[in-house]
Amino acid sequence: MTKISTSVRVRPLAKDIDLRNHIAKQRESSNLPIIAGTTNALKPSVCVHGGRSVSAAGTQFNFPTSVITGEDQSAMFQHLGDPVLMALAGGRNATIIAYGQTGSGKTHTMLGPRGSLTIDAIQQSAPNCPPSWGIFPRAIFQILSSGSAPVIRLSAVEIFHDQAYDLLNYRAPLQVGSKKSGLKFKSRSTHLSGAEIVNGVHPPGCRCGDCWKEKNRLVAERRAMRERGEFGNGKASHRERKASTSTSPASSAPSGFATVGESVTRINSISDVASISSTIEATRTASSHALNDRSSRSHCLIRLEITSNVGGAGLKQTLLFVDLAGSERIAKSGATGALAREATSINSSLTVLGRVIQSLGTGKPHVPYRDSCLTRLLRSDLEGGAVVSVCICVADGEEHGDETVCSLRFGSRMSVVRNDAREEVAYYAAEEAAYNREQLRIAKIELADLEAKGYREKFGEGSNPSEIKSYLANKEQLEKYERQLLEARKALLEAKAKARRGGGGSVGVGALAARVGELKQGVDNMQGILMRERSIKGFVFPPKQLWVSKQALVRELQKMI
Ligand SMILES: Nc1ncnc2c1ncn2[C@@H]1O[C@H](COP(=O)(O)OP(=O)(O)OP(=O)(O)O)[C@@H](O)[C@H]1O
Repeated sequence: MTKISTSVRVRPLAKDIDLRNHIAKQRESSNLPIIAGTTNALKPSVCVHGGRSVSAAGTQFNFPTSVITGEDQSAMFQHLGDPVLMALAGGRNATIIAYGQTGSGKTHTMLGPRGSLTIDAIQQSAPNCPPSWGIFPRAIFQILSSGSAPVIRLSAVEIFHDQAYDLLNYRAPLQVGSKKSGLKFKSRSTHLSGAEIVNGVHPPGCRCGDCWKEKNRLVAERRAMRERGEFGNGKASHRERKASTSTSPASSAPSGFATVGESVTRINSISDVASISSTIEATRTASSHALNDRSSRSHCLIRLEITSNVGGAGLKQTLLFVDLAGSERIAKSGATGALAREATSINSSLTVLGRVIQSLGTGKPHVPYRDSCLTRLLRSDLEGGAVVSVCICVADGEEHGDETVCSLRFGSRMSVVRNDAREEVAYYAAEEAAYNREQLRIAKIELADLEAKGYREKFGEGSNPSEIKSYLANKEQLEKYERQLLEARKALLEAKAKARRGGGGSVGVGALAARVGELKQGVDNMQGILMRERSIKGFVFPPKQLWVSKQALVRELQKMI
């Protein structure tokens, strides 16, 4: 059994001082109160001994892996990223998690400094990886430069107030359901009546004579294909044989939960990484407070699905990057109102994560995965679905002593958790495609069935047709504004990065910032109008949750085929 690998990264004190001065200036210019204690002269408090142990506020912690200090992103990647890539090469999935208090450098470690993930940065450093890039873009850079040419598909999800949102689809809310690979052909206990047959297509689990014949035909066809060796060269290895005989191509995956219906995009080149990263940066919820001028208010999960060719069969692995939102003392961050509520939500989901780790570490029979959306989504990885590596980010400085000790304690607890990551099994593309097609056929029937039962969004019987038309036009307009806002935010990030390097004027940045402001206003107005329209009694009825998740499943399966 292997243990979760835990490393520590210490943010240099000088960076804290720079950041404090920058925030103090920003708050002063916008007439915001400066939080007491945050502008005090800072003294170092973290002491690293021999790259393996660290002491903070008089307490010493030992870590079997490494303790890294400084700004060097490539040195940090050697400690954190290389083992993860080795796990992938060994046929396993891998997960890397950044944990720490607000402003301690989680996003910096995982992605890179704000505005650094740009096409401009790639051009400046070609053919090497941009020096400021963090683990996520560096890992893709290494995979793409390795010459193995795998197919990489990426999705990005944020968890905000315990609800999952799609970062690649304008923060569309997502359902969290049981893992896709766990989907099986369900057989219902009751005989389904002919009344449920939609457009001549039988519902899933139907036990009529025709359906039995069809099922038997499919099984016989599959067996014949296997005997003819059409699933490979006929000399499949044990691993491959195991895969080819399973009902679901990924049925060996551990149990757990996953988001349903998130957008998945293909990564073909390193410029795609820059483009996707700026989308994530522009879409992810962030705010300014006394400890960080751009503090992430959500947990961000970026999942790569890497498909490579192994002796004629496909091997599908996942590489998950988790940039957690930072734990926060409200008195120190100066958060009030919505910001304080966000901090409470972040802290409570981190507490659940702490409880899960505590239970896993002490071998308790019950692990409270279900208590938060974050732990539900991390369950299969923590249970041995992936090699897990954790980076505990701490900020040097006497003032952060208590939070640093808390983070290091969490790291120590994490480092005793054992998880023996399974090896992924290869599958045959043809078999997976057939399985997905079948799943799509079933999901479409179920969706049609739900629509027939009136589960999708519908208008009241007495609703005025012109009001309906205007409502639908407003919905379309909102989607348009959201698309434009995202593009404008991405352009603004690029322009700011260019201006910092002296490659462009602040006029362009100013114009883009104004455009972002206008579009944000447009989105807010449109959301307000739609909310008012929806509040008119009997005008429009929202879709039922069941329909929303089924529709998301259909979309997802369509993308997989
Ligand atoms: N090791 C480091 N070297 C240089 N600068 C750093 C380092 N770590 C963090 N920083 C800088 O400190 C600031 C805060 O970092 P970052 O936003 O990554 O923190 P965070 O932990 O993600 O915060 P939050 O939880 O509030 O989102 C950024 O300006 C970042 O560039």
